[in-house]
Amino acid sequence: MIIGYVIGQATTQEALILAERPVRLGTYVVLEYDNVKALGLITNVTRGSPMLDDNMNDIEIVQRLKQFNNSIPVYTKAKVKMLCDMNNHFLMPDIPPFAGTPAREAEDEELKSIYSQDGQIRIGSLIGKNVEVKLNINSFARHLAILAATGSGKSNTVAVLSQRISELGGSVLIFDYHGEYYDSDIKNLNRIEPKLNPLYMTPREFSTLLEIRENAIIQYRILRRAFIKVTNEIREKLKEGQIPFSTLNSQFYELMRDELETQGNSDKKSSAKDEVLNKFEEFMDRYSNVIDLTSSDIIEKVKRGKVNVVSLTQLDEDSMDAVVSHYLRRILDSRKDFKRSKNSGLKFPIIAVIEEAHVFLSKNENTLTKYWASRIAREGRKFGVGLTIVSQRPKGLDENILSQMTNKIILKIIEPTDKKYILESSDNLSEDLAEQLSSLDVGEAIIIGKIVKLPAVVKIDMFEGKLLGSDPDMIGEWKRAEENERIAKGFADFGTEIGD
Ligand SMILES: Nc1ncnc2c1ncn2[C@@H]1O[C@H](COP(=O)(O)OP(=O)(O)OP(=O)(O)O)[C@@H](O)[C@H]1O
Repeated sequence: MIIGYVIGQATTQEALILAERPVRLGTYVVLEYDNVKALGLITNVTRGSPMLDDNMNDIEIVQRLKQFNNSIPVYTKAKVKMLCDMNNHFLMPDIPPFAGTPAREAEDEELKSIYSQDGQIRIGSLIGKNVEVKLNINSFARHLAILAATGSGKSNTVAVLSQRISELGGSVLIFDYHGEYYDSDIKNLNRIEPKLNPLYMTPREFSTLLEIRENAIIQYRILRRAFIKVTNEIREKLKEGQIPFSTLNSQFYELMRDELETQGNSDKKSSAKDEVLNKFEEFMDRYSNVIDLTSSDIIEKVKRGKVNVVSLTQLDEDSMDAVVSHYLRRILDSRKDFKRSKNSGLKFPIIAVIEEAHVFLSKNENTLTKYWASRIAREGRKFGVGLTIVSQRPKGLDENILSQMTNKIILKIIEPTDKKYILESSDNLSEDLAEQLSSLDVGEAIIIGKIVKLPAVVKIDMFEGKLLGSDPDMIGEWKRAEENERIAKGFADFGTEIGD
């Protein structure tokens, strides 16, 4: 059905149409001209009247005109972003439409040939259309950023994608900052306790746990020497069967404390030794449940075909950084091992999801996680390690990492500075698409990158299970509390009667 005609000058990137009736932002249109069958997306709509233009400043004229019932001529103009030439392998059109070219709404079948056929993972449907959108799972290895203002649907998107990837036999590892996935009823869930075994850790990871910064050179040297000596000693004793498993953790604690004392004494600055000892003892007091030398290597905990979730809720941000960076390092190293010798290492590709990514991948801080996430962003694709970062503060993200996220699922973004930051870090997000971000509703997203054939404006499916992060049912909880108070009062009155 024709909705309007091209007017003015058009380019191969965009055209302006004068519409016969109001059209909706995000509508897909088809322009056919000179053997081109161009698919376009309406990215901007304006309505006006030649009779009541911006210069009108007499309200009486408007009132008199209004008395003549709709005799005011109005127009609707819509900007169309050209997406592809469906007659030429979905490449961009090489000639622009001419003025007068009719624009019609795209048929569902035409849109299905683009959005529903090649992908493997359903994520939702084109907004206002009965056209499902399927994502190309292989392109997840080119990394993905899920960005949105708070409450716009990031967690729902992660849950829908993770569950459907696992149902295809794929593997996801979510670092769960708020515990919303760990306590959810996502299918194929594999809960992983955030345990760290020093025998599989690097000195740098262990020093991060103790909040010994990179620039605390003397402290780090003391810790590093002690950590290497103690872990090597424990490995030797384990090999000779000299340490019972049950005393491993306590032995580690005592050996470390003694060795830190020794290493510290050999250093001129005894204050550095005291500082390291304090940090070690404080950490072990607070997080002894995280350090566990009986715990297996994390690679053995991550399961294929599962949504593997590491809950970070009981850790502070430094310990979270140590846990996440340790997992990322072990996964990348282990996938490299497997690629080299097929009988060792992690035997399947995996997608690592970092929630609240602006905390771990901040542009203003050099965390260990940022180092390993950058390594995976650069090298991961070759080894089947895809990174997915999730954030409601895009402008807080490291721009190098964000720019390496080839794919983006961008839900509602309100902050202009966030929008600008995303635009600057995406070579496949155009200004006019970015303009639409503030008008998206909850659960609506613009999807760009290799995971879709063309930019898509999608209503993401609702996760059919329960997510902790979903908005609380306040009314329901108030009613339940009132009911419980009534029951409790009933029992109390009953008790009093018996007493009398
Ligand atoms: N695709 C969707 N369709 C309908 N409702 C949705 C959709 N996605 C999310 N919602 C609803 O919006 C609310 C917020 O969703 P969600 O927790 O996923 O957002 P979020 O961006 O992760 O929020 P936060 O930043 O607080 O973690 C929830 O009540 C959820 O049910």
